[in-house]
Amino acid sequence: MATIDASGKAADGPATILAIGTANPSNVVDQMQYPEYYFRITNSQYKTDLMHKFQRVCEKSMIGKRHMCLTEEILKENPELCAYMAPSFDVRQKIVLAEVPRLAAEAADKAIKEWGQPASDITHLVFSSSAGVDLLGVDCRLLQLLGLSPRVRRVMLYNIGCHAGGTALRVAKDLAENNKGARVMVVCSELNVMFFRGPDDHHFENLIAQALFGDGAAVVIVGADPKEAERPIYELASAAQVMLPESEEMVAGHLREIGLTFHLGSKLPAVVGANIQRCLEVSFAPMGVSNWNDLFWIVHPGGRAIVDQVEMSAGLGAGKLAATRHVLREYGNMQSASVLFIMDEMRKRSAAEGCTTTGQGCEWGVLFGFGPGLTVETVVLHALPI
Ligand SMILES: CC(C)(COP(=O)(O)OP(=O)(O)OC[C@H]1O[C@@H](n2cnc3c(N)ncnc32)[C@H](O)[C@@H]1OP(=O)(O)O)[C@@H](O)C(=O)NCCC(=O)NCCSC(=O)/C=C/c1ccc(O)cc1
Repeated sequence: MATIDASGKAADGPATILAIGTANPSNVVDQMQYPEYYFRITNSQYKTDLMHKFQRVCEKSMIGKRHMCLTEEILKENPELCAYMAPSFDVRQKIVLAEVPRLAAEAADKAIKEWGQPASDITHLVFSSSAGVDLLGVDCRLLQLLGLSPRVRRVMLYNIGCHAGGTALRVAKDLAENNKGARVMVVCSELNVMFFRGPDDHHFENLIAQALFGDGAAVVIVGADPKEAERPIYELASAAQVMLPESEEMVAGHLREIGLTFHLGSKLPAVVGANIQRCLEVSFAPMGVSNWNDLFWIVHPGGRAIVDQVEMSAGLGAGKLAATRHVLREYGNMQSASVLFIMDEMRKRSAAEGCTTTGQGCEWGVLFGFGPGLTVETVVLHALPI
């Protein structure tokens, strides 16, 4: 294991992203065929009006496909997952405790390979998942799967919600910058297993969740003062969090013996849009940036309407949110992992398009996470030359 400077010194430079890896379950559902499948597997075909409404939402979601570890076979074997409100915590828990770390390990292997350094140089682990609360937790299980030292310093972020990709980067930045030599593995591994459930006429918000979420894991390695062999992709320039005061309980989740249930306010996209300018002004004043089209953009794709509102409120030109929309279309909303998938897509597009920086030619970029409350994480990224 790499040694953190024993003098307790801070790093000289800012935290950087040194590698990115992603993984998804192999089971894929087509969004246009999903309503028929979902109502069939949950024995709800007779609810034809509700199915048509669900079809309208799926069509408007701008999602093409989603990956889900819950296969038809698993759902048939566990009918309590397909009911609307059946006690089902134990079966959900059994699945996530195996799958959350397994998917994380797949993404971590890719990140370590890209990083090119010995895995034993990882000093810290920041692990985010809305699922997998247990002792020992999925963080310990991941260390075992990767063969990492039990001395790796762990920070577990359980059940934070969709903004947790930004939260994990914020924590990793602090760890990397305040512990000279630290190499922090950031893991976001998310499944829809805790809240998959059948439809109900009176709880349409549940159906919105059933239409949007997909499974995925993303891992980034964060460290300051890169060594010669390391290839930094972005610098983490600043990281801020705000809980919007007028939006308490706009998004809420409750974990019970029936699994996780959601409350989603229908004004959520509008509230996000109304607060974007202020978050940008606060975060970019130190850089002297005030034209939001000069930035590259990574926006948590909570749903198509949220992405539309951000684009409109910030007055963004065509294509600024192309990487965000691409990830929404290919994977749906993968909670905390989404923004890391978009970061990966952004650097790949930048290279493929022959751009001068990892931010599609821009110097500065913004990463927005949105989640329960409404909480907003704003991470300022500094792109690096390609
Ligand atoms: C793609 C949507 C769902 C639909 O597109 P649209 O352009 O708005 O279409 P419509 O306006 O025609 O709406 C379609 C139907 O859905 C209905 N609807 C539309 N939002 C609603 C609504 N929130 N209620 C209840 N009816 C509605 C709407 O009334 C309408 O009904 P109908 O006229 O009968 O077709 C779009 O509204 C959208 O992207 N909405 C934002 C979705 C959203 O809230 N995302 C947040 C994700 S949740 C989240 O972040 C999770 C956090 C979390 C929390 C805790 C944890 O532990 C972990 C995670």
